[in-house]
Amino acid sequence: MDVDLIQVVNKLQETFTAIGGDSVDLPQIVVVGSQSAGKSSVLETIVGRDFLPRGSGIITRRPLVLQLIHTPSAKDQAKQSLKPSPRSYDLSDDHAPDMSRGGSNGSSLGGGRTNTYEEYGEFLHLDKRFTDFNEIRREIENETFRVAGQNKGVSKLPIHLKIYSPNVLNLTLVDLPGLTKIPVGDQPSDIERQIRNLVTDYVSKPNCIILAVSPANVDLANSDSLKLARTVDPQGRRTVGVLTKLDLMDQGTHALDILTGRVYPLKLGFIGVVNRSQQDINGNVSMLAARRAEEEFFRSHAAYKNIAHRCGTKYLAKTLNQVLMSHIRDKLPDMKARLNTLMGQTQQELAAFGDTTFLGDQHRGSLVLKLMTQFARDFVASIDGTTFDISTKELCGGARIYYIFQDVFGHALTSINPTHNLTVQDIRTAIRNSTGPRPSLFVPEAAFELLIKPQIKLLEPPSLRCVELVYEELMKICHNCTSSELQRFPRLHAQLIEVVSELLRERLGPTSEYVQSLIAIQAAYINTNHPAFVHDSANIAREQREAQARKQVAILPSSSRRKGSFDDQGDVSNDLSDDDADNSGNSRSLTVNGVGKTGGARDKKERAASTGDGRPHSASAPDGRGHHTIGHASAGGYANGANAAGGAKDTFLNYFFGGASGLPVGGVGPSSGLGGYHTPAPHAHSPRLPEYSTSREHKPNAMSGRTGLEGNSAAYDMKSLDKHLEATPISSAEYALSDREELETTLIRSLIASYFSIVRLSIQDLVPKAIMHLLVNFSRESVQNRLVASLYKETLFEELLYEDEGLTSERKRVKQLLDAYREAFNTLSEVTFKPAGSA
Ligand SMILES: Nc1nc2c(ncn2[C@@H]2O[C@H](COP(=O)(O)OP(=O)(O)OP(=O)(O)O)[C@@H](O)[C@H]2O)c(=O)[nH]1
Repeated sequence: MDVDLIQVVNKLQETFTAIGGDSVDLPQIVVVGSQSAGKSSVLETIVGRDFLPRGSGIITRRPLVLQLIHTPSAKDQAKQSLKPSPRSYDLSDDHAPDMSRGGSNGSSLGGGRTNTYEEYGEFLHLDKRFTDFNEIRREIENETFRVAGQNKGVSKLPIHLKIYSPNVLNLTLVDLPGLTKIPVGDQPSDIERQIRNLVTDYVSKPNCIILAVSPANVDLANSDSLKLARTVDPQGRRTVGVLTKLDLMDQGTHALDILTGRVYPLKLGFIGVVNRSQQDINGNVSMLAARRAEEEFFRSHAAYKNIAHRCGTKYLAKTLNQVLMSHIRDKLPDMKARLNTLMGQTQQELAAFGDTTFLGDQHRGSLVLKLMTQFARDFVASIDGTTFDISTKELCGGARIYYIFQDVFGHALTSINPTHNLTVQDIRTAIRNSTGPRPSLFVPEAAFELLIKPQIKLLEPPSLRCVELVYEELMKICHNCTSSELQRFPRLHAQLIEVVSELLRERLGPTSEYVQSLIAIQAAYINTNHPAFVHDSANIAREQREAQARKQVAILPSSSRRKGSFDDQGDVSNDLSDDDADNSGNSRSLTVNGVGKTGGARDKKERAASTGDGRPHSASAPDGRGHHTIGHASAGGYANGANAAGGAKDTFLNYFFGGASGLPVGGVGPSSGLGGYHTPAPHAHSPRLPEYSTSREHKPNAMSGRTGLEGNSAAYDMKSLDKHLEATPISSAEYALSDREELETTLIRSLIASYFSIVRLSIQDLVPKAIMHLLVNFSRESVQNRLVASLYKETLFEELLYEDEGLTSERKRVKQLLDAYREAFNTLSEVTFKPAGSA
């Protein structure tokens, strides 16, 4: 054969051992046998040198992986120098020692030769060439002690020893501790199990050839090695039987039947050997002499002389070489397939460490740029939900932002109680305060505003928290943007995170401020004309009025009930321009416009009368203020003064009470009280604001169009009311609410709830938009530029591209592994391509 497979396998074995990988199950011969069966003797005779530790008890306590490497002798080298140099592994059978030749020229297998320069040993754990085989023995002993300790314990960690010699065949042999039964000396009690496990580990590998050593002077039925071999190789396909101590068999007995395979079936057969006895060893009988004696033994033995050519150490070595060779050949396809798989896996593993095209100083800039672009892309992709490795187990990235908006924020907002912290007392106090020194007749709008503002502020904390949560989420996304390539550069990674974090931090302030201002904006102007509020308040008013009406029915004669006070409520489709002036107070706010409508409808009916009465209208300034005390106001001046703080707004609620003229304010007569309140100002007097398109929305105009005339009319109406109010002992109601107060507070509560939910909806809508715009999208869009601006600096490259040492060495290891696999694969490919005959 052209390629020495064993040499190839040896090389692979060495490579894989060096890189710490045993993923390829390489063919090797493993020597097993009970203690003192003669394992070490067999190995030594195969090598032809004394080099294994000797002594009583357990000697071999660590696996010894022994690679025998045939080197050309000086003579061969001289011949070789005339030929083109072969590839390192390209040793053909021609180069393998011819044992007979080696033996006949006196240089093989025997000890005591002088050409030691051709023979030497090397340990994998030591960078040293051993030419003295006694030293090898000592090193084995020391190395055994070092790892397995002094106490006769056993270690799985193998010792690797290579023996280069022109007198050996290329073989890989593993010497293992002998199988024992009983712990001796200070051996652990489970020594038998320990050794058995260790041996089983080796022999159970399908690529292992078992050299089962049994002493011939012990019944084969008691052979531990054969027993163990059978458990892993029941058909005896990869077990070679070795019978030692044939010379020690009882006189008249022989092992011919065993050696010819008639006793125990092994496909690879039994080979008998005679090693040196202890006496020989003690007497320094040389290896050479021992081999000659062995040959002589078989040749002259009556039972064995016919099979002498198939007996002895020399034959054993050759057989093992062939067996190993053909075994390797058989396993080549498997090994190649396995290598192929490993190469793929390792390639992938290596790729995970990043692109190697960017290695080297000249590529540092490109590498930094590439990594930061990748980082920015990951960040954006994570937000957009376009990452490849989207989790199916938990929400991540942008989806979490949506979750924050929708669930967390949404829930936080809806769980706010619009009248949180707003007691009846608070409301009453607010009403009283906002009425100022005036007697409280109608609920001033100022009280509503006073009360709703702090409630609106309740929306601020959850809104700000929402900003924070999204900010935190973006921080998390940024921290999760990593690849194994980036992990190689921990400083760059940290810097990328830092720059993005800084960007996010910068955006946190403006976003929070904006969101804060959204709330402030809502609190800045209470738009009671909001169509939704108008609608709600109409309903609230209706309910209130109905409730009140029911009450009134009970306490007032039916004739005193003002017609239209309650029954006109459905009449909301009235032309609102009709009411706009008359509702001056209530129509000031669209909120109450619904009410206004009802009132307006009602007022229409009453208006003719009241205007017909020719009552003077307030002459207050057309700034919209003069009229707000509609329903109040004994005089326009009073009204204006009293409501200066609340502006024109404070009377919008009066409508309710105006409508409910039958409130226990008592004296408000059906014709005078609310009639006056609703006394319309002529449209012509109303300065108009831009009109809404809906009829309902005309009302703000009506409000803004309030005139002094209205004030006057209010004043007119208020006289009787005031009287009544004066008669009402307010102080007595310090702790108990009067009916009217109860009504007021209930009403204000309802209106607060209504208005609050309108604002809440708006905030719920605007805050996420603001966060997306100011924080998420901004960061998303500027991340790449920011990274480049901050980190793409020649001076920083070195620092940024500092590699993590652990990862670098891991990467190196994987790279070496891949190289080894590749080399091995190529080697094996070449083997296969050789013509069959050449192998
Ligand atoms: N007469 C004779 N003695 C042998 C033969 N083989 C081995 N011995 C002797 O048997 C004893 C044990 O041999 P080893 O080679 O040390 O046995 P081992 O199996 O390696 O022993 P451990 O490594 O301790 O398990 C030694 O004294 C050898 O000299 C043989 O074929 N004939």
